[in-house]
Amino acid sequence: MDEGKMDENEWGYHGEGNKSLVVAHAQRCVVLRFLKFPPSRKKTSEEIFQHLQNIVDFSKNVMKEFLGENYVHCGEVVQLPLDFVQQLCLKIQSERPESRCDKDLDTLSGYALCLPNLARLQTYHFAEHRPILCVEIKPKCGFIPLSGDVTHEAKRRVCRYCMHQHLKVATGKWKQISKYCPLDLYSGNKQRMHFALKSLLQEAQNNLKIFKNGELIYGCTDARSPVADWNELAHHLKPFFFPSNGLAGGPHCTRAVIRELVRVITRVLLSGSDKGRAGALRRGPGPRGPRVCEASPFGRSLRRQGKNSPECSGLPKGCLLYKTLQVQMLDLLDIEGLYPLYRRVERYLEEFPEERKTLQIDGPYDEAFYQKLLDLSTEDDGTVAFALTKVQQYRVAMTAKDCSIMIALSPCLQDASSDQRPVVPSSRSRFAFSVSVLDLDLKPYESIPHQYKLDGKIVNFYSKTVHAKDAAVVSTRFKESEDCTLVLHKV
Ligand SMILES: O=P(O)(O)O[C@@H]1[C@@H](OP(=O)(O)O)[C@H](OP(=O)(O)O)[C@H](O)[C@H](OP(=O)(O)O)[C@H]1OP(=O)(O)O
Ligand SMILES: Nc1ncnc2c1ncn2[C@@H]1O[C@H](COP(=O)(O)OP(=O)(O)OP(=O)(O)O)[C@@H](O)[C@H]1O
Repeated sequence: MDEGKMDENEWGYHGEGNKSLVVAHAQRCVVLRFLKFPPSRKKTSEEIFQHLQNIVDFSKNVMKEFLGENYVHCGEVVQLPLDFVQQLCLKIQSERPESRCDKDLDTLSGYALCLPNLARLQTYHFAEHRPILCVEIKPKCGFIPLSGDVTHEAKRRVCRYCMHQHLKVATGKWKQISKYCPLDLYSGNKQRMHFALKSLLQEAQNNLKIFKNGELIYGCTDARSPVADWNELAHHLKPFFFPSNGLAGGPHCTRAVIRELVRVITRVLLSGSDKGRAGALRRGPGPRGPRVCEASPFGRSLRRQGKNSPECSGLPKGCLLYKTLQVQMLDLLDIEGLYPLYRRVERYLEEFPEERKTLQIDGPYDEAFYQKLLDLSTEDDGTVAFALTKVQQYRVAMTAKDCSIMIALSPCLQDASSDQRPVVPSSRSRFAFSVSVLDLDLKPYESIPHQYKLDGKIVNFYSKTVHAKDAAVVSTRFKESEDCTLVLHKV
């Protein structure tokens, strides 16, 4: 990219989250990722450069190590002309969802991250004229904590995502509770994964987006977004899954297309080679938390069938979901066990503020930082060193709980080789695919007190509004027959 000759007309709004905004180049497979801040919070250019460089270093030295280099794209920090950034900011403003406009794009530093556009296949030698379908999933936390420090009984049976749903709906963030449960997606059991993906398709919230040729065709930005339309989605997807087939429209066609999509995504999620060092985080055969969340309709359906522990296929060790889960499980103590350790570090820093640098609280995120993360002991010897290791592991785990997985699919011609890319078959076509992770920004040390408070709020709200009620009341969330149809429907 020639940073000297930048034209805002070549870039378009692509998407944004809580902390960054992404624009995509119209022709080339690159995006620019800018930081966003509340209007009152001004940072210096040097701070912004350092923040972005930390993101690159953390991806390179930590997440690439854990997840494997094929999945992680670190990008690079670029310096752009200020007039380009300001014009670009004006150009895209009208496309931003209202709910995200509480923060402004940083137009003052001129720094941004340049990354491959993962909504198009991420390597440049891949022919760009081929149609591309891309599914982005933000799977969230895939396990129930086992830590002895957990005091809220509900946390031992219901996963954080399912509990949080109730608070989100009550506060108006989303309109209705989703049937998606991360434990179903992370189960490795195809039937449960199909259920999880269908549930995401029914209620995408911010956990699912679908792009066609780089354009968002499915997903919602906030509670005001229009209701998801499966017929429209199927219309977009039909040429991918039934290329030369006269499959007529209508509900049968919609179901067939959605079924193919769910099957293909499941296969891709279960694929993968065993590169990356997430294996270094394996905790041996000791006890582990429940494998099914009580709030998941799938789990409830199993219980009704008298199957308390599901047939567990488990995730293959090489796949990205497995590796992501291993990193998430660096949160060994749960926020309830971690918070007192955070306080220990805080007390030490209050006494020795100059030590903040030595403790690598704000970086550098280098090889030494990575090595310390591999110490999985939970034996507290009362030291600051122990507390610090757990705090840093927690931050990394939280990052993995909030990242997204991008799956790009491009149809292969029946007889053509796939440029050495892995290929996934569907019933009427074959796709070359790539899988990548995005949003691997290390969660800030300062967010720990917020996490502690939020955790209490989520659990208390859940316990008050749902758990306290009788199981029959809980089940009004779902019509039982509908839930069984989803479970038993062969996909
Ligand atoms: O706390 P959670 O689980 O609600 O996660 C937050 C996300 O909300 P979600 O539940 O996925 O809708 C939230 O996503 P949205 O802004 O709601 O799309 C952010 O990803 C937030 O991360 P950060 O503060 O921007 O670094 C996320 O905060 P972290 O907890 O990961 O720091
Ligand atoms: N390299 C990329 N290629 C294609 N699209 C991307 C890329 N990076 C980000 N995006 C898109 O931009 C959106 C916002 O990016 P991202 O999730 O990094 O924002 P964020 O503000 O850091 O998120 P969060 O709300 O979790 O803090 C993503 O959901 C994704 O759709």
